[in-house]
Amino acid sequence: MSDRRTRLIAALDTRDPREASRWADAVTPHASAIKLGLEFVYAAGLEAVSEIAAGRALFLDLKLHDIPNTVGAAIGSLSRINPAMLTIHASGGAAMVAAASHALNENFSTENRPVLLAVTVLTSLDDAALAATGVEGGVRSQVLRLADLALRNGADGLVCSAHELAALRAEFGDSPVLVTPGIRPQGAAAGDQKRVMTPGEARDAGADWIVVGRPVTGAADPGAAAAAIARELAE
Ligand SMILES: O=c1ccn([C@@H]2O[C@H](COP(=O)(O)O)[C@@H](O)[C@H]2O)c(=O)[nH]1
Repeated sequence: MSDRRTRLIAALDTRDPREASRWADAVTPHASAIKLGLEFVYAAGLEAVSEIAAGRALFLDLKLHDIPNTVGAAIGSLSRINPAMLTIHASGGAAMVAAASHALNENFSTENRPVLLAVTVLTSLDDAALAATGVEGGVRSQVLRLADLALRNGADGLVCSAHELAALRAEFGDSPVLVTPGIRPQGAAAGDQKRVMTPGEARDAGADWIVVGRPVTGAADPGAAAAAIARELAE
């Protein structure tokens, strides 16, 4: 029996810093981290990220995917932001993951080094959508293949759907940090997410963190929505 505690990351997907700040205040007692990503960074910039993340654990979800030199240099440009977690795409390849890991070691102190998370297969993809990109064999085997590549090359953890958690824990054990988006409380609309589970199911399958966006930010009371998810995780 693991003593893992599954925690909530609230995805604050908006272009508006005031809205992000309001949401951050509402969810902060219940979410252990906030996630800011491409939508916010492109609209509001990295300075706004710093302001909203001040005093909070930040999951900076940039999903970097480029040649190793460019990814390493981009990470060098992030040292002033000080995120707790940072994402790259595992499909960028072994050398790109290694360059990202090296850049984190070079640009952050040991205490402040962000956890490097490699995105395996986006939770918006199912077997058919993945096959249409030329990857045969199904989502699960691609997640395991990319997980192996990423963990061997310096990633500290993975972004995957909750459906792959049991297979990843069986293959790689307890130490990789496993982060699962595609989480929907019972009855919530899946939207564009294809591989979904409830917060409690993801907890039972072995998630360290769950990421929840629209079911929280689209609720009439985002604070209450986050509190309900935190309660479900604590059951
Ligand atoms: O495979 C992935 C990787 C990242 N995400 C991000 O998580 C949130 C999910 O938001 P919801 O509104 O709860 O669907 C979003 O910011 C994505 O960019 C993901 O969904 N899947």
